[in-house]
Amino acid sequence: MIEAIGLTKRYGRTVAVRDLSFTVRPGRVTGFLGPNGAGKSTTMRMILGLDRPTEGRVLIDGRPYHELKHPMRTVGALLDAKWVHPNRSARNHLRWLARASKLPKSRVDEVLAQVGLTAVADKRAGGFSLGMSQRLGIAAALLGDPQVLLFDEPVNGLDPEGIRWIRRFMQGLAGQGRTVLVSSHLLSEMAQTAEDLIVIGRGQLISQGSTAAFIGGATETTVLVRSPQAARLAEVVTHWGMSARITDDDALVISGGSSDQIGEMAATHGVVLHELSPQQGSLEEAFMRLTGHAVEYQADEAGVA
Ligand SMILES: Nc1ncnc2c1ncn2[C@@H]1O[C@H](COP(=O)(O)OP(=O)(O)OP(=O)(O)O)[C@@H](O)[C@H]1O
Repeated sequence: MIEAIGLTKRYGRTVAVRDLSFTVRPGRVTGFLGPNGAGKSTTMRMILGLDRPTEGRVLIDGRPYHELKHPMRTVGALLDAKWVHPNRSARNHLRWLARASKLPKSRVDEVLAQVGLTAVADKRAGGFSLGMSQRLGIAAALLGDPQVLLFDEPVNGLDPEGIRWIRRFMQGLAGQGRTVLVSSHLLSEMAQTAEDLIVIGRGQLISQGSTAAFIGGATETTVLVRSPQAARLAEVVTHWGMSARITDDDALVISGGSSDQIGEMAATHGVVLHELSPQQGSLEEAFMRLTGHAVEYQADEAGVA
């Protein structure tokens, strides 16, 4: 579990993170979202003790990072996949990390197998593709078999296959009961990967909770209907207080009612339906709506920092 309590970080006059409080629960992937410059990396660095909060604190399993007895066994992180000596092999890179943290050498081959790098373990890490470098970074994060894992933009620049692999891998780690916090600005990817979201804007919390609630709360759920009697159905649902927009000859988008209600009204009025499907808003829509507001709100406060 990760708990941030009133976390604030100032760099001179810039407030990178402002009074941020959130909880990251075990057993699920939590997405950490925010526009560029929102303070995601700064927050992750504070969780890992790489940056000191100006105010507030952040705890991993109840303790600040610098008070952890076995940091590598408690928390693992992928911050920068290219952070590796280019001439060192993947295996030697991990051995070096294991030695520095007094972890058993046997973990090296275990984590190499876990991320699927066994076959290239003795190749120069400098020659690795981005996808392989990400896997090596993840292997390094897993060396101490920690319960808490942080990934900063792990899928940036990866091809669809690499993205899918990372998504499944993170979900697998969460399925083992670990706490997984992952930042990304690939929203459709996050919508598929993360069960929970923490959304920040200009260093402040905008939303925290389940991905479904975030999308549901910030976007409108509509129902797409196709019918050869679209105009007639539009009249019926409008009469009952819903709103209908005809988008095509035979298609309409209805808001203010559920698909059950619309289907029953169609049956009552003898309207033939060819399609009746609820349309959920996207994470993109929800994110733009909520972070757009945050940017405006913050602009009013410019200078307070
Ligand atoms: N070492 C630093 N010195 C001064 N300002 C900094 C420093 N690190 C970050 N900042 C500022 O703090 C704010 C938050 O930056 P941060 O990198 O944490 O955001 P981010 O959400 O990770 O952004 P991105 O998605 O672009 O990586 C930005 O305005 C940035 O310029």
